[in-house]
Amino acid sequence: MITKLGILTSGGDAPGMNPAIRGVTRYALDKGIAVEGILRGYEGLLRQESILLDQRSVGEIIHRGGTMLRTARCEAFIHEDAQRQAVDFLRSKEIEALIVVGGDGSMKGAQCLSRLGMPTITIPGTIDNDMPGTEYTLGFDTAVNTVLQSVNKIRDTAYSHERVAVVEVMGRHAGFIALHAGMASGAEAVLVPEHDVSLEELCNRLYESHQHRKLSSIVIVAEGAMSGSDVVSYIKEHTYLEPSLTVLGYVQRGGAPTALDAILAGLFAQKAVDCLCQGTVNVVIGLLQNRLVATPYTETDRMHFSIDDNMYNLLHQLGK
Ligand SMILES: Nc1ncnc2c1ncn2[C@@H]1O[C@H](COP(=O)(O)OP(=O)(O)O)[C@@H](O)[C@H]1O
Ligand SMILES: O=P(O)(O)OC[C@H]1O[C@](O)(COP(=O)(O)O)[C@@H](O)[C@@H]1O
Ligand SMILES: [Mg+2]
Repeated sequence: MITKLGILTSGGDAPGMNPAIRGVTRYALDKGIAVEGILRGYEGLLRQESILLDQRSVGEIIHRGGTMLRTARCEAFIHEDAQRQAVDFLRSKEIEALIVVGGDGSMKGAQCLSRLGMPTITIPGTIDNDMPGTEYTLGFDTAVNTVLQSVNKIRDTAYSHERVAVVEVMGRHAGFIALHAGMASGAEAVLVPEHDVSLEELCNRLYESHQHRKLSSIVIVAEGAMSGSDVVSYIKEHTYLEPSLTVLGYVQRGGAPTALDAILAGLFAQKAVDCLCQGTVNVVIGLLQNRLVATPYTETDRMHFSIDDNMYNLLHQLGK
């Protein structure tokens, strides 16, 4: 059994990272495994910045968004030289395995370390929900609820002024946030990277609704599909409707994790440490059909999940 593990958070922060750090640390310590927290993701491995964690160092964080270990995007880490340097640092700290909490990019980084002989396990943490090997990533539920609260407020003013409220949300490569927030808020339409965007079709739909006495509408645009301001310009140019624009931005990344994110973070943490103890390494932890699983990195290529097309169609059907 290993005697010391390392943990870091990487990529965009996500609510749920803190409860995951807490879960890994306390569960591992309980099994007699020491825990070193690496600061600022892969950047911290290269800058050799870490702290030894005990039960108390992870107190008062379960309800906080962000990550107490800080996070970073580290371009230099894609080079093998840098990865070798990181492995040397981990070994110098007597760390026998590393738990990475992050998104798809961070998982690729973890995979590189595994190839160089440092066992790793990835816990999915990204608001985008765009990771292979899991139907659910930490932070997604909190982000969707944050967007929902904002859209509900925007709806009040859109209704009062009889406007089309265009709301731009995060998601460079995936439309999960847009679709789920759109479904929950009763949006008229969502524009997502997974589907071709036809602004002409959108305007026809809005125009038709308006003629049927629906005097205000919500359109949610994932940043990866198109910019919200382009959608607003098009509507202004091609219809008599009055569009407004809200770009939600980083508000979506912060805030206390929802119960789902905090609970799942604890369960992902337990699964990760149990896997390490059993020698199951170089895997990503995930939730598949409501079961906790660990999938080898090498098998994740065929395990990419996309947005639910039924939900996409239903949203447009119900939003009329
Ligand atoms: N192909 C790769 N090889 C090695 N490291 C990578 C690779 N892709 C991403 N990373 C590392 O993971 C970090 C986080 O990735 P990024 O895609 O920005 O966020 P996320 O993990 O949240 O999706 C990057 O800044 C980089 O250090
Ligand atoms: O913080 P940055 O570098 O501006 O990145 C913004 C991006 O990060 C995210 O919030 C989260 O993405 P990752 O979890 O993949 O890092 C995206 O939705 C958004 O496009
Ligand atoms: Mg990502």
